Amino acid sequence: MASKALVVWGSYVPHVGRGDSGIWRPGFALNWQKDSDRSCKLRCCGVSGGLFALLATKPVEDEDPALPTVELQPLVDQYENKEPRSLQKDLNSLPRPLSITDLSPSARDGSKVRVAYQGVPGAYSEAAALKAYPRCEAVPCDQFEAAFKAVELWLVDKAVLPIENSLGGSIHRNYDLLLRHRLHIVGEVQLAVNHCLLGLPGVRKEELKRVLSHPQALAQCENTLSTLGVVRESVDDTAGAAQFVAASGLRDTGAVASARAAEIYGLNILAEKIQDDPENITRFLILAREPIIPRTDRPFKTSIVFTLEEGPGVLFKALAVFALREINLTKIESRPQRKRPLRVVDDSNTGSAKYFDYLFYIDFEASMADPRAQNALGNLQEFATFLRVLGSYPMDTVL
Ligand SMILES: O=C(O)C(=O)C[C@]1(C(=O)O)C=C[C@@H](O)C=C1
Repeated sequence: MASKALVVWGSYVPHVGRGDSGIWRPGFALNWQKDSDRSCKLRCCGVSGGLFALLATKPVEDEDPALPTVELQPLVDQYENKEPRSLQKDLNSLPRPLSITDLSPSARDGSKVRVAYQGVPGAYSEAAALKAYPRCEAVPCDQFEAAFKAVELWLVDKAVLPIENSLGGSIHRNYDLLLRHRLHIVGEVQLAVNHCLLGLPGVRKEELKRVLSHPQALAQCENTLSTLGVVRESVDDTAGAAQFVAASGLRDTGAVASARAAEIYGLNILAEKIQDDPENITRFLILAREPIIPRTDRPFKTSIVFTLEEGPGVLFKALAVFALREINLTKIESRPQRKRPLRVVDDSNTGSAKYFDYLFYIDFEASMADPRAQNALGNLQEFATFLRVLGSYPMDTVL
Protein backbone atom coordinates (compact mmCIF):
# COMPACT_ATOMS: atom_id res chain seq x y z
CA MET A 1 0.00 0.00 0.00
CA ALA A 2 1.50 3.29 -1.08
CA SER A 3 1.87 6.06 1.42
CA LYS A 4 2.21 9.66 0.28
CA ALA A 5 2.50 13.06 1.82
CA LEU A 6 1.22 16.34 0.38
CA VAL A 7 1.76 19.81 1.67
CA VAL A 8 -1.48 21.72 1.84
CA TRP A 9 -1.74 25.41 2.43
CA GLY A 10 -4.27 27.28 4.36
CA SER A 11 -7.21 25.00 4.97
CA TYR A 12 -9.08 27.40 7.01
CA VAL A 13 -11.53 26.68 9.80
CA PRO A 14 -12.98 29.86 11.28
CA HIS A 15 -13.41 29.94 15.06
CA VAL A 16 -11.90 26.52 15.64
CA GLY A 17 -8.32 26.67 16.73
CA ARG A 18 -7.11 28.84 13.89
CA GLY A 19 -4.36 31.18 14.92
CA ASP A 20 -3.47 34.49 13.40
CA SER A 21 -4.65 34.43 9.83
CA GLY A 22 -2.32 37.35 9.19
CA ILE A 23 0.28 34.70 8.49
CA TRP A 24 0.19 31.18 7.27
CA ARG A 25 3.10 29.22 8.52
CA PRO A 26 4.54 26.98 5.86
CA GLY A 27 4.42 23.23 5.76
CA PHE A 28 1.61 21.71 7.63
CA ALA A 29 1.28 18.36 6.04
CA LEU A 30 -1.61 16.39 4.77
CA ASN A 31 -0.53 12.79 5.31
CA TRP A 32 -2.83 10.26 3.87
CA GLN A 33 -2.88 6.61 3.17
CA LYS A 34 -4.91 5.33 0.29
CA ASP A 35 -6.87 2.19 0.84
CA SER A 36 -8.72 0.02 -1.59
CA ASP A 37 -12.10 1.26 -0.54
CA ARG A 38 -10.78 4.85 -0.72
CA SER A 39 -12.91 5.93 2.15
CA CYS A 40 -10.23 7.94 3.90
CA LYS A 41 -11.31 11.01 5.81
CA LEU A 42 -9.35 13.99 6.96
CA ARG A 43 -9.18 14.73 10.60
CA CYS A 44 -8.44 18.14 11.97
CA CYS A 45 -6.20 18.46 14.96
CA GLY A 46 -4.77 21.63 16.39
CA VAL A 47 -1.06 22.22 16.04
CA SER A 48 1.22 25.03 17.05
CA GLY A 49 0.55 28.40 15.56
CA GLY A 50 -3.14 27.66 15.51
CA LEU A 51 -3.12 26.02 12.11
CA PHE A 52 -4.66 22.64 11.66
CA ALA A 53 -2.88 19.54 10.57
CA LEU A 54 -5.16 17.45 8.46
CA LEU A 55 -4.44 13.81 9.04
CA ALA A 56 -5.95 11.04 6.99
CA THR A 57 -7.19 8.23 9.16
CA LYS A 58 -8.49 4.79 8.53
CA PRO A 59 -10.60 3.08 9.62
CA VAL A 60 -13.32 5.66 9.98
CA GLU A 61 -14.62 4.01 13.14
CA ASP A 62 -11.45 5.01 14.93
CA GLU A 63 -12.18 8.67 14.51
CA ASP A 64 -12.95 10.89 17.39
CA PRO A 65 -16.56 11.87 16.68
CA ALA A 66 -15.96 15.30 18.16
CA LEU A 67 -13.51 16.21 15.40
CA PRO A 68 -14.82 17.68 12.14
CA THR A 69 -14.28 15.55 9.05
CA VAL A 70 -13.66 16.46 5.42
CA GLU A 71 -14.12 14.17 2.41
CA LEU A 72 -10.75 13.19 0.98
CA GLN A 73 -11.97 11.77 -2.34
CA PRO A 74 -11.59 14.94 -4.45
CA LEU A 75 -8.03 15.40 -3.26
CA VAL A 76 -7.19 11.77 -3.95
CA ASP A 77 -8.50 12.13 -7.51
CA GLN A 78 -6.67 15.37 -8.02
CA TYR A 79 -3.42 13.91 -6.76
CA GLU A 80 -3.68 10.95 -9.09
CA ASN A 81 -4.47 13.21 -12.05
CA LYS A 82 -7.80 11.56 -12.51
CA GLU A 83 -10.99 13.23 -13.60
CA PRO A 84 -12.73 13.74 -10.29
CA ARG A 85 -16.19 12.28 -10.22
CA SER A 86 -18.73 15.07 -10.73
CA LEU A 87 -16.55 17.48 -8.79
CA GLN A 88 -14.73 19.29 -11.59
CA LYS A 89 -16.91 22.38 -11.28
CA ASP A 90 -16.23 22.63 -7.54
CA LEU A 91 -12.46 22.88 -7.82
CA ASN A 92 -12.55 26.64 -8.06
CA SER A 93 -14.29 26.79 -4.74
CA LEU A 94 -11.45 24.94 -2.98
CA PRO A 95 -9.29 27.15 -0.77
CA ARG A 96 -6.73 29.02 -2.84
CA PRO A 97 -3.17 27.89 -2.01
CA LEU A 98 -1.64 30.58 0.13
CA SER A 99 1.90 31.71 -0.47
CA ILE A 100 4.44 33.61 1.55
CA THR A 101 3.30 36.84 -0.15
CA ASP A 102 -0.07 36.47 1.55
CA LEU A 103 1.41 37.73 4.78
CA SER A 104 0.29 41.31 4.33
CA PRO A 105 -3.25 42.06 5.50
CA SER A 106 -3.89 44.12 2.39
CA ALA A 107 -2.70 41.37 0.04
CA ARG A 108 -5.48 39.05 1.13
CA ASP A 109 -9.16 39.63 0.67
CA GLY A 110 -9.88 38.68 4.25
CA SER A 111 -12.95 36.64 3.40
CA LYS A 112 -14.40 34.83 6.40
CA VAL A 113 -12.17 36.73 8.80
CA ARG A 114 -14.21 38.24 11.63
CA VAL A 115 -12.91 41.67 12.56
CA ALA A 116 -14.08 43.59 15.62
CA TYR A 117 -14.28 47.39 15.58
CA GLN A 118 -15.64 49.97 17.97
CA GLY A 119 -18.84 51.69 16.93
CA VAL A 120 -21.84 50.86 14.77
CA PRO A 121 -22.05 50.35 10.98
CA GLY A 122 -20.93 53.48 9.16
CA ALA A 123 -18.14 54.24 11.69
CA TYR A 124 -14.69 55.01 10.29
CA SER A 125 -13.37 52.04 12.22
CA GLU A 126 -15.63 49.78 10.17
CA ALA A 127 -14.18 51.36 7.00
CA ALA A 128 -10.67 50.67 8.35
CA ALA A 129 -11.56 47.02 9.05
CA LEU A 130 -12.87 46.70 5.48
CA LYS A 131 -9.77 48.37 4.05
CA ALA A 132 -7.59 45.78 5.80
CA TYR A 133 -9.85 42.80 5.01
CA PRO A 134 -12.23 43.76 2.18
CA ARG A 135 -14.42 40.68 2.46
CA CYS A 136 -14.34 40.29 6.22
CA GLU A 137 -17.29 40.14 8.53
CA ALA A 138 -16.96 43.41 10.46
CA VAL A 139 -18.24 42.93 14.01
CA PRO A 140 -19.35 46.09 15.85
CA CYS A 141 -18.41 46.51 19.55
CA ASP A 142 -19.71 49.14 21.92
CA GLN A 143 -16.35 49.92 23.55
CA PHE A 144 -12.66 49.59 22.62
CA GLU A 145 -12.19 47.13 25.48
CA ALA A 146 -15.00 44.91 24.13
CA ALA A 147 -13.06 44.61 20.86
CA PHE A 148 -9.89 43.52 22.74
CA LYS A 149 -11.91 40.94 24.69
CA ALA A 150 -13.67 39.64 21.57
CA VAL A 151 -10.27 38.69 20.13
CA GLU A 152 -9.04 37.20 23.40
CA LEU A 153 -12.18 35.07 23.73
CA TRP A 154 -11.95 33.82 20.11
CA LEU A 155 -15.26 35.46 19.22
CA VAL A 156 -13.45 37.24 16.38
CA ASP A 157 -10.08 36.82 14.67
CA LYS A 158 -8.85 40.41 14.72
CA ALA A 159 -9.64 43.87 16.05
CA VAL A 160 -9.02 47.12 14.16
CA LEU A 161 -8.75 50.08 16.52
CA PRO A 162 -7.80 53.76 16.03
CA ILE A 163 -4.50 54.79 17.65
CA GLU A 164 -3.76 58.29 16.32
CA ASN A 165 -5.06 61.00 14.04
CA SER A 166 -3.14 63.61 12.10
CA LEU A 167 -5.26 66.45 13.55
CA GLY A 168 -6.56 65.16 16.89
CA GLY A 169 -3.44 63.28 18.04
CA SER A 170 -3.25 60.05 20.03
CA ILE A 171 -6.17 57.92 21.17
CA HIS A 172 -4.81 57.41 24.68
CA ARG A 173 -7.37 54.85 25.72
CA ASN A 174 -6.05 52.38 23.16
CA TYR A 175 -2.43 52.94 24.24
CA ASP A 176 -3.48 52.00 27.77
CA LEU A 177 -5.48 48.98 26.60
CA LEU A 178 -2.56 47.70 24.50
CA LEU A 179 -0.56 47.35 27.68
CA ARG A 180 -3.36 45.86 29.74
CA HIS A 181 -4.14 43.16 27.18
CA ARG A 182 -1.83 40.58 25.61
CA LEU A 183 -2.73 41.03 21.94
CA HIS A 184 -0.16 41.55 19.19
CA ILE A 185 -0.09 44.27 16.55
CA VAL A 186 -0.08 42.46 13.18
CA GLY A 187 -0.74 45.39 10.87
CA GLU A 188 -1.75 49.00 10.52
CA VAL A 189 -4.31 50.86 8.41
CA GLN A 190 -4.04 54.49 7.34
CA LEU A 191 -7.48 55.87 6.52
CA ALA A 192 -8.36 59.24 5.00
CA VAL A 193 -11.19 60.58 7.17
CA ASN A 194 -13.59 63.02 5.47
CA HIS A 195 -16.20 64.26 7.91
CA CYS A 196 -19.66 65.38 6.84
CA LEU A 197 -22.20 67.46 8.73
CA LEU A 198 -25.44 65.47 8.77
CA GLY A 199 -29.01 66.45 9.59
CA LEU A 200 -32.56 65.26 9.09
CA PRO A 201 -33.93 65.61 5.55
CA GLY A 202 -35.15 69.17 4.95
CA VAL A 203 -33.02 70.72 7.72
CA ARG A 204 -30.56 73.56 6.84
CA LYS A 205 -27.23 73.76 8.67
CA GLU A 206 -28.15 77.20 10.10
CA GLU A 207 -31.02 75.53 11.99
CA LEU A 208 -28.66 73.31 13.99
CA LYS A 209 -28.16 74.18 17.66
CA ARG A 210 -26.16 71.14 18.71
CA VAL A 211 -23.93 68.63 16.98
CA LEU A 212 -23.10 65.14 18.24
CA SER A 213 -20.06 63.04 17.41
CA HIS A 214 -17.07 61.11 18.68
CA PRO A 215 -14.76 63.46 20.65
CA GLN A 216 -11.95 62.89 18.12
CA ALA A 217 -14.24 63.85 15.23
CA LEU A 218 -15.45 66.97 17.09
CA ALA A 219 -11.81 67.94 17.72
CA GLN A 220 -10.93 67.43 14.04
CA CYS A 221 -13.79 69.80 13.01
CA GLU A 222 -13.11 72.45 15.65
CA ASN A 223 -13.06 75.42 13.21
CA THR A 224 -16.23 74.53 11.30
CA LEU A 225 -18.20 73.87 14.48
CA SER A 226 -16.98 77.09 16.12
CA THR A 227 -18.06 79.07 13.04
CA LEU A 228 -21.49 77.44 13.16
CA GLY A 229 -21.73 78.31 16.88
CA VAL A 230 -23.27 74.97 17.84
CA VAL A 231 -23.09 73.15 21.16
CA ARG A 232 -20.93 70.02 20.83
CA GLU A 233 -21.83 66.75 22.51
CA SER A 234 -19.62 63.67 22.67
CA VAL A 235 -20.97 60.21 21.93
CA ASP A 236 -19.28 56.82 21.50
CA ASP A 237 -18.79 56.96 17.75
CA THR A 238 -19.61 59.08 14.71
CA ALA A 239 -22.08 56.64 13.18
CA GLY A 240 -23.82 56.27 16.54
CA ALA A 241 -24.35 60.05 16.47
CA ALA A 242 -25.95 59.78 13.02
CA GLN A 243 -28.12 56.91 14.22
CA PHE A 244 -29.28 58.99 17.19
CA VAL A 245 -30.19 62.01 15.03
CA ALA A 246 -32.19 59.80 12.66
CA ALA A 247 -34.00 58.01 15.49
CA SER A 248 -34.72 61.12 17.58
CA GLY A 249 -36.23 63.20 14.78
CA LEU A 250 -34.67 66.32 16.35
CA ARG A 251 -34.42 69.02 13.67
CA ASP A 252 -32.02 71.19 15.68
CA THR A 253 -29.51 68.35 16.17
CA GLY A 254 -26.85 67.32 13.68
CA ALA A 255 -24.03 64.77 13.58
CA VAL A 256 -20.45 64.73 12.35
CA ALA A 257 -20.03 61.41 10.58
CA SER A 258 -19.17 59.71 7.29
CA ALA A 259 -21.09 59.90 4.02
CA ARG A 260 -21.73 56.18 4.44
CA ALA A 261 -23.38 56.83 7.83
CA ALA A 262 -25.67 59.39 6.11
CA GLU A 263 -26.66 56.73 3.60
CA ILE A 264 -27.22 54.01 6.22
CA TYR A 265 -29.31 56.16 8.58
CA GLY A 266 -31.18 58.21 5.95
CA LEU A 267 -29.72 61.63 6.80
CA ASN A 268 -28.84 64.52 4.51
CA ILE A 269 -25.28 65.73 3.99
CA LEU A 270 -25.35 69.45 4.90
CA ALA A 271 -21.60 70.00 4.40
CA GLU A 272 -18.70 67.84 3.26
CA LYS A 273 -15.02 67.71 4.26
CA ILE A 274 -15.63 69.82 7.34
CA GLN A 275 -12.39 68.80 9.12
CA ASP A 276 -9.92 71.60 9.88
CA ASP A 277 -7.46 70.30 7.33
CA PRO A 278 -8.42 68.49 4.12
CA GLU A 279 -5.64 65.95 4.84
CA ASN A 280 -7.14 64.16 7.82
CA ILE A 281 -5.70 60.72 8.40
CA THR A 282 -6.44 58.25 11.17
CA ARG A 283 -4.05 55.40 11.80
CA PHE A 284 -5.55 52.14 13.04
CA LEU A 285 -3.84 49.05 14.47
CA ILE A 286 -4.77 45.50 13.57
CA LEU A 287 -4.61 43.28 16.65
CA ALA A 288 -4.53 39.50 16.85
CA ARG A 289 -3.88 36.73 19.34
CA GLU A 290 -0.66 35.64 17.61
CA PRO A 291 2.19 37.77 16.28
CA ILE A 292 3.24 37.54 12.65
CA ILE A 293 6.72 36.51 11.59
CA PRO A 294 8.64 39.71 10.78
CA ARG A 295 10.29 40.07 7.36
CA THR A 296 12.86 42.33 5.79
CA ASP A 297 11.78 42.27 2.14
CA ARG A 298 9.19 45.01 2.56
CA PRO A 299 8.82 48.06 4.86
CA PHE A 300 8.02 47.02 8.41
CA LYS A 301 7.31 48.97 11.55
CA THR A 302 7.84 47.81 15.12
CA SER A 303 5.95 49.12 18.16
CA ILE A 304 7.38 48.83 21.66
CA VAL A 305 6.58 50.06 25.17
CA PHE A 306 9.12 50.51 27.96
CA THR A 307 9.86 52.18 31.28
CA LEU A 308 13.17 53.71 32.32
CA GLU A 309 15.29 54.15 35.41
CA GLU A 310 15.25 57.61 36.91
CA GLY A 311 18.30 59.73 36.12
CA PRO A 312 19.68 62.49 33.94
CA GLY A 313 19.61 61.80 30.23
CA VAL A 314 18.04 58.32 30.42
CA LEU A 315 15.39 59.13 27.82
CA PHE A 316 18.11 60.64 25.65
CA LYS A 317 20.06 57.38 25.94
CA ALA A 318 16.94 55.37 25.12
CA LEU A 319 16.36 57.32 21.92
CA ALA A 320 20.03 57.15 21.01
CA VAL A 321 19.89 53.34 20.65
CA PHE A 322 17.82 53.94 17.51
CA ALA A 323 19.67 57.02 16.23
CA LEU A 324 23.01 55.19 16.48
CA ARG A 325 21.71 52.50 14.15
CA GLU A 326 20.00 54.96 11.80
CA ILE A 327 16.55 53.64 12.68
CA ASN A 328 13.84 56.17 12.04
CA LEU A 329 11.30 56.76 14.83
CA THR A 330 7.79 57.49 13.58
CA LYS A 331 6.00 58.02 16.89
CA ILE A 332 6.72 58.55 20.57
CA GLU A 333 4.02 58.70 23.17
CA SER A 334 4.22 58.78 26.95
CA ARG A 335 1.49 57.67 29.32
CA PRO A 336 1.44 57.88 33.10
CA GLN A 337 1.92 54.58 34.87
CA ARG A 338 -1.36 54.03 36.62
CA LYS A 339 -0.04 51.56 39.17
CA ARG A 340 2.87 53.79 40.14
CA PRO A 341 1.89 57.35 39.22
CA LEU A 342 4.45 59.13 41.39
CA ARG A 343 8.13 58.51 41.98
CA VAL A 344 9.60 59.98 45.15
CA VAL A 345 13.22 60.89 44.80
CA ASP A 346 15.33 61.82 47.78
CA ASP A 347 17.05 65.13 47.27
CA SER A 348 19.34 66.00 50.18
CA ASN A 349 19.11 69.77 49.63
CA THR A 350 15.38 70.37 49.28
CA GLY A 351 13.74 67.29 50.74
CA SER A 352 11.96 64.72 48.59
CA ALA A 353 10.93 65.50 45.02
CA LYS A 354 8.01 63.83 43.27
CA TYR A 355 7.96 62.94 39.59
CA PHE A 356 5.30 61.41 37.41
CA ASP A 357 6.29 57.94 36.30
CA TYR A 358 5.83 57.24 32.60
CA LEU A 359 5.50 54.45 30.10
CA PHE A 360 7.07 55.27 26.71
CA TYR A 361 5.55 53.94 23.51
CA ILE A 362 7.72 54.08 20.41
CA ASP A 363 7.10 53.08 16.78
CA PHE A 364 10.19 52.68 14.63
CA GLU A 365 10.76 51.87 10.98
CA ALA A 366 12.47 48.48 11.07
CA SER A 367 11.44 44.87 11.27
CA MET A 368 12.35 42.72 14.26
CA ALA A 369 13.99 40.42 11.70
CA ASP A 370 16.49 43.23 11.04
CA PRO A 371 19.68 42.85 13.18
CA ARG A 372 19.74 46.64 13.67
CA ALA A 373 16.37 46.44 15.48
CA GLN A 374 17.48 43.41 17.52
CA ASN A 375 20.68 45.18 18.58
CA ALA A 376 18.83 48.41 19.39
CA LEU A 377 16.42 46.58 21.68
CA GLY A 378 19.28 44.61 23.26
CA ASN A 379 20.94 47.93 24.00
CA LEU A 380 17.72 49.48 25.33
CA GLN A 381 17.18 46.52 27.62
CA GLU A 382 20.42 47.40 29.44
CA PHE A 383 18.77 50.37 31.11
CA ALA A 384 15.02 49.87 30.59
CA THR A 385 13.19 48.61 33.68
CA PHE A 386 10.52 47.03 31.49
CA LEU A 387 10.36 46.40 27.73
CA ARG A 388 7.69 44.75 25.58
CA VAL A 389 7.47 44.42 21.81
CA LEU A 390 3.83 45.10 20.92
CA GLY A 391 4.28 43.96 17.32
CA SER A 392 6.40 44.04 14.19
CA TYR A 393 4.19 44.44 11.13
CA PRO A 394 4.04 45.66 7.51
CA MET A 395 3.61 49.39 7.05
CA ASP A 396 0.45 50.61 5.31
CA THR A 397 1.77 52.83 2.56
CA VAL A 398 -1.45 53.12 0.54
CA LEU A 399 -4.04 55.73 1.49
O1 LIG B 1 -16.36 57.17 15.60
C1 LIG B 1 -15.87 56.60 14.61
O2 LIG B 1 -16.42 56.55 13.51
C2 LIG B 1 -14.59 55.93 14.79
O3 LIG B 1 -14.30 55.03 14.04
C3 LIG B 1 -13.65 56.41 15.85
C4 LIG B 1 -12.68 57.47 15.37
C5 LIG B 1 -11.56 57.69 16.44
O4 LIG B 1 -11.63 57.16 17.53
O5 LIG B 1 -10.63 58.44 16.12
C6 LIG B 1 -12.01 57.00 14.14
C7 LIG B 1 -11.66 57.83 13.16
C8 LIG B 1 -11.87 59.28 13.25
O6 LIG B 1 -10.62 59.81 13.66
C9 LIG B 1 -12.89 59.63 14.27
C10 LIG B 1 -13.31 58.75 15.18
